[in-house]
Amino acid sequence: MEEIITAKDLCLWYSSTQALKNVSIPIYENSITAFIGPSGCGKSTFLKTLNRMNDLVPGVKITGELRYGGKNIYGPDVDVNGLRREIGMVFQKPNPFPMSIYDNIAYGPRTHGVKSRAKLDDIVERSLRGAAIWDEVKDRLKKNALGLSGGQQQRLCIARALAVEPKVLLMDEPTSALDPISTGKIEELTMQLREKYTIVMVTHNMQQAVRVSDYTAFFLLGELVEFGGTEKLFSRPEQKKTEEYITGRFG
Ligand SMILES: Nc1ncnc2c1ncn2[C@@H]1O[C@H](COP(=O)(O)OP(=O)(O)OP(=O)(O)O)[C@@H](O)[C@H]1O
Repeated sequence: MEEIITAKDLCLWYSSTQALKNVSIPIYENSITAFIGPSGCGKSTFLKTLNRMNDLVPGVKITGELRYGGKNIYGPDVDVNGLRREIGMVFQKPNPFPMSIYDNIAYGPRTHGVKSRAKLDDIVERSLRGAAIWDEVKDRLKKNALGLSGGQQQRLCIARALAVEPKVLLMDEPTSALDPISTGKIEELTMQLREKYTIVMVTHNMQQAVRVSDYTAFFLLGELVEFGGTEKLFSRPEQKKTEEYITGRFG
């Protein structure tokens, strides 16, 4: 499998507090990688470094190496908007824009210069189909997206991320605000998306990591304790700390 993202000795500080300590990890193309670990261990921080969302936080300092497709993500010549177009993000709480379902999806492509109505129609349909929500919304595309259920809103947000044709999707606890049925739908969708995209997902739910991911990274106090195939990490972990965490002895 190809490495699409590679982190080497990545460190991150929020002012004087170090939140990531020498994290080295490969992210493989067309796979699902889950980040697990107790609250505050740095999962979200690391996820956000992958498309430079931490740039927006004052006082952040980053050292080490982070490469996407061989290029330095923090290189001086990187077009951050272009990077975020290729490495999209879905947040914990569904956050549709307060506008129609159609406009939510068309928003990104429009800002990237797509004007043709036929082209936008096509992108909207393709993205909603890709996020397994087309059948539920195709007759109400002009209705406000805020009228959808939480689970539908989250699939809409995934469709919105897909509309700009990303290569990687970062998901920060995408189901933690959802009921079990909606969670099941998002998990199923995530597994389908792996065929076309690379997915990196933060989850608090170890069962979810086992159900959906190919690789798992276990973080503790800002350090990457263990990375490996999900099945192996959960059945034969190499590190004692991993074993203690997955068997529920702390966290
Ligand atoms: N914007 C920020 N400014 C200062 N410190 C921060 C900021 N964001 C996170 N931190 C700190 O960095 C550490 C890692 O936080 P992070 O949110 O990455 O952990 P996490 O593993 O994702 O936690 P959770 O599972 O609770 O979301 C924590 O100690 C947190 O308090």
